[in-house]
Order: sequence, then structure tokens, then C-alpha cells
Amino acid sequence: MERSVDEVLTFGRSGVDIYPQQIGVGLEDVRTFGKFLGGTTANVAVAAARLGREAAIITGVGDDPFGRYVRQELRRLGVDDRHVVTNTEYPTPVTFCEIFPPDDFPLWFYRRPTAPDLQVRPDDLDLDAVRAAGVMWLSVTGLSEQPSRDAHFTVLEARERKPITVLDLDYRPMFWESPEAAREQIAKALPSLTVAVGNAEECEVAVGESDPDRAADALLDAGVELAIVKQGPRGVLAKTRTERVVSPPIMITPLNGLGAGDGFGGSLAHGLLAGWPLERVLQRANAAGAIVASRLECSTAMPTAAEIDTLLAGGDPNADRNLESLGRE
Ligand SMILES: Nc1ncnc2c1ncn2[C@@H]1O[C@H](COP(=O)(O)OP(=O)(O)OP(=O)(O)O)[C@@H](O)[C@H]1O
Ligand SMILES: O=C(O)C[C@@H](O)[C@H](O)C(=O)CO
Repeated sequence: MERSVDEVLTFGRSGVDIYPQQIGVGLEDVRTFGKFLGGTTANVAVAAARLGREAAIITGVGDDPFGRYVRQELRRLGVDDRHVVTNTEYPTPVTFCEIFPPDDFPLWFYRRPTAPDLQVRPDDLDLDAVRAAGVMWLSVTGLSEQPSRDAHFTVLEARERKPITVLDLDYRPMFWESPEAAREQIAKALPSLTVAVGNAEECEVAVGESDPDRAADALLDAGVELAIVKQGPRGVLAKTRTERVVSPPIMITPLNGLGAGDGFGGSLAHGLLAGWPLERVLQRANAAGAIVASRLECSTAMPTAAEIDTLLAGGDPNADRNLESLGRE
């Protein structure tokens, strides 16, 4: 039976992550790579699916083997691909990274002049699905160029500020002429959102504040009901108009921090839908982010609820992982 309502519907980047299997060396010296589903919003959808949510993604893929791989992998990981648009003009993008633990993970995007996920048009959208979704999750990159920008604002209009409508402040400078250009579009979007989530640097771009408290206040002033400022290995700050919660990080040995924010995001969507107290939502999202940071890749690194429980109980959520997925040869 075809599903009609998505609990978590994301909209944005998808592609293939080609990540090195040697750690601590530049791409010029990497010998072998692994192939994984990637793209921040694809990862968030997978993270939510892994936690038991019915998740789907609006995105575009090329009419090529990597596009077929993205669809196949989305389905394998529990994400519905019925809103995925096949674009015959541009290839599915690939993304490389370099892994220099504990905190340096340069990303190399191959998606010029554009990628299918930024070519999704307002006409491609199933607005009934957009309106019905429990969580609608958008990211800032989707605002960076047309026709994706119009499609994003069409989604926001259709949602009529229905909770839970989230903007991931995810700012990747290569997609923008300047931080100011991004800030202009984010400012237009913020009044239509109920949740904004980003790290301190992204908050600086979005609202001109990198201090976590001031950034959260500025996001609330701009119209959201919940503002979350992620601070990597320093944990998170979340604010509503009546509550302020600081959630400490869960210690883990980091391998590749890329995707930690997406693991956090999928778990955040799950916890907000469950209606848990903010403190529990954040604690589990932090644990999810930490687990992803301890693994090589992004999408297939997203934890199950049992793995989050294990980490929170002081155990090792990677005890049963194979060595390759932990970046060890
Ligand atoms: N090294 C780490 N150790 C423990 N927890 C971590 C670590 N890195 C990230 N986390 C957890 O994951 C959450 C999200 O990570 P981070 O702040 O790096 O997101 P991000 O900047 O959006 O990352 P990305 O966009 O690369 O996925 C953090 O709030 C934290 O709880
Ligand atoms: O988000 C992206 O598009 C980059 C990735 O391919 C990768 O999955 C990642 O860094 C997730 O945040």
C-alpha cells in the first residue's frame, strides 16, 4: 500500500559520498574510497528512518547509475523515494572529503554548474504531502539558487507555519556569492519556520550572531519557536520563549565529524514528534551526533535507538561494527 503521510519529509541535497578509507592523509595520497549515500537532507531522512519514523525526501538525481544508486540506497535505508525527481540534464553529484581527526574534515563538492537537487521546481512538489508531513525539514543550501529557491518558498507557503517546520542553517560557502546573500534569503524564510538549527558559524551567517545565547535570541526574534545552536564537541544550546536548555556533549572518540549534524537532526525530528521534554530530545540528539562523529561515513552511520541507549549507558555503540566502517584497515 502506498504511503500518504510522511512523518519526516526533508527537501534538499542528495548525492554520492566518496569517502577515503585512509585517515589523516590528503586526497592526493588516498588509495581507496568507500561509496555511500550522502547529502545533508538525505542523511537526516535516513537518521529519522533509522529511529523508526516514516521518512521521505524531496530531491533530484541525475538519469545515471549514481542516481539509481541514490534511489536504491534511500529505499534500502527506509526512506521513501516517491518525491525524488529524475533530471536528464545534470549528473548526480559526488562529494569527497578528507579526514583529519579530531576536528578537520574538508569537503570537496563536485556539482558544477549545478546539481539535480537544486533543479527541483515548484511544479515538481506534492503540496498535499508537504502540508501533511509531521516534520518538514529544509536546509539553507536549497535557497541558494533557482528554481530550488522558489520551490522552498512554495513549501513554506503551503505549510502556513505549521509545526514542525524546520530550517537547518547548514551554510556551505561554495553555494553562495557571499554570506550576505545567504542572510537575505534566510531572513525571508525565518518568519515561516517554527524551528531553526545551526552551528555557531552558521548562526553568524543567518542572524549576525555567533554567541550561542545571542544567536538563539535573534532566531526567536525573527519568528521561530525553538532555536538550537550546535557547538560540535561542546554540545548544544536550545531556547524557546520560556525555556533555556544546555545539553552537554556525550564523549566519544571522533573519527569523521561530517554528518554529525545530520544525525543530530534526524534524532531531533524524532524527539520533537514524540513530544518529549526538550532536555531528553537534546540528550538523545547529542548522542546520535556523537555516534555519527565516531564513524567514517554519514548515511549508514546513523544510529538506532538501541545504539543511542548503549552510548548513554556508557557502553560502546561501535562494538559490533566492522573495521572498514570505523575507518580501520
Ligand atoms: N567530536 C564529537 N564528540 C561528541 N559529540 C559530537 C562530536 N561532534 C559532533 N558531536 C555531536 O553532534 C552534534 C552535531 O555536530 P556539529 O555541531 O558538528 O554539527 P554540524 O556542524 O551541523 O555538522 P555537519 O554539518 O558536518 O554534519 C553536536 O551538537 C554534538 O552533540
Ligand atoms: O551535505 C552534503 O551534501 C555533504 C555530504 O555529501 C555529506 O553527506 C555531509 O557532509 C553531510 O553533512
